[in-house]
Amino acid sequence: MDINLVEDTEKLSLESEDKKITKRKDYIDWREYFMATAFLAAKRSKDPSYQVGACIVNKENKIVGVGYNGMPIGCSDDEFPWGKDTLSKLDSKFLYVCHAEMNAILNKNSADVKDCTIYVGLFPCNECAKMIIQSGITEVIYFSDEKRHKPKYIASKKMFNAAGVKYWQYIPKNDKIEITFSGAAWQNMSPSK
Ligand SMILES: Nc1ccn([C@H]2C[C@H](O)[C@@H](COP(=O)(O)O)O2)c(=O)n1
Ligand SMILES: [Zn+2]
Repeated sequence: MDINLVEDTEKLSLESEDKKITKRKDYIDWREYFMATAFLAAKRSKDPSYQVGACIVNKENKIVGVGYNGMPIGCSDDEFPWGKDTLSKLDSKFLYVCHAEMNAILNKNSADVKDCTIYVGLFPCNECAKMIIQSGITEVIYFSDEKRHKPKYIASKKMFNAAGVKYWQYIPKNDKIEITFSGAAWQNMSPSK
């Protein structure tokens, strides 16, 4: 057989094989991606009792701000207090910690966060609720509402209801989203290879 004909036949069969290839099915959906981003950010928190992350997303599914609870810039994580039930109120973390939502709003990489959605690990407190409303965010998707009985959190809902900010609880499809550097499908390309 003519060599060109063999090559052409091989090419054709490869092309038809290619047509059978479909997209991956086990990719994470947008909501999982944004809530997981909030959870990943929370891993940066130094707070021993609660690590909270927040992720702000615009109408085009673009992330425009991420934050986690932590001390303000210039206030050392090692020097400022992390305790709650301290003898002096001045030594309690409550006076100092910036909440995840506040940091995500202030860290925004867009002109504003109007009509955006905020994904957050813990329902926003009253102070963050005020900031969410004033910044124009219109939807809050939270993971846990475990502090719902506290006045602060009841106040948040009162404000969200009055301001027309929608809020609802995220129920994960998968309890676990794993990131394994060494197990990547393309690991042959990793720097150690
Ligand atoms: N929506 C929230 C709720 C709480 N936080 C932060 C603030 C503290 O660092 C910690 C909660 O401390 P707790 O007062 O419950 O011991 O989590 C936040 O960033 N966003
Ligand atoms: Zn807050």
